[in-house]
Amino acid sequence: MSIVLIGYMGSGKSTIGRKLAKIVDFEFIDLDDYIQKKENLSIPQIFETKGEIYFRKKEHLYLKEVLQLSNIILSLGGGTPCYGSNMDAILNAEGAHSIYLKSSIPSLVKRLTPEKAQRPLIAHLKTEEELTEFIGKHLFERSFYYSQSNQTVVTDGKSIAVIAEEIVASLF
Ligand SMILES: Nc1ncnc2c1ncn2[C@@H]1O[C@H](COP(=O)(O)OP(=O)(O)OP(=O)(O)O)[C@@H](O)[C@H]1O
Ligand SMILES: O=C(O)C1=C[C@@H](O)[C@@H](O)[C@H](O)C1
Ligand SMILES: [Mg+2]
Repeated sequence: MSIVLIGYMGSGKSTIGRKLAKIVDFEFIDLDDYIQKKENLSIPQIFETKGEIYFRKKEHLYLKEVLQLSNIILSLGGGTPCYGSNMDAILNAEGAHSIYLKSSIPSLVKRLTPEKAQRPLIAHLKTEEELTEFIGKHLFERSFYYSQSNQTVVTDGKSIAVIAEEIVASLF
């Protein structure tokens, strides 16, 4: 069995995934890190030098690769389920259980404000109002994909440890 964590940028996929992997003693794979290692470039460098379409093609390729593995905790990128056939591939992957980490717009704005620079899609947004408006629209479009996950876990007002324990309790 594998657990696939899905959700918007800042929903906690990477942080919770790492914690979860320690608790259940599964290998942890963060798709963004996997892409960066394989391409030998950071995500912002890939967007800058090769463009988003190149990134999305590689994201699809490497997603298919890691979905073949078992006993892993897989944290996806924020956009992964929303392009091409990716969500179908996730839902049809043998032994994969997908979890949508659902977070409110204010929580996402709070978490992403100090970390905008590492995320090319929001790095240019200057004020809290701009970030709030962007996330509101973007999340509305993306929720269609995220909500197809096998399970939804609300993250607002919960610590990383509490969310990880909640997931473990619901599955094992
Ligand atoms: N429930 C939470 N409570 C407090 N802080 C949180 C929570 N979830 C995530 N964070 C913080 O928000 C920031 C973003 O989290 P993280 O990098 O795990 O998000 P992500 O979903 O992997 O984003 P991306 O899609 O961009 O990779 C981190 O600094 C993390 O510590
Ligand atoms: O939400 C998105 O589309 C992205 C989220 C990040 O995890 C990275 O995959 C990249 O910055 C794109
Ligand atoms: Mg991440």
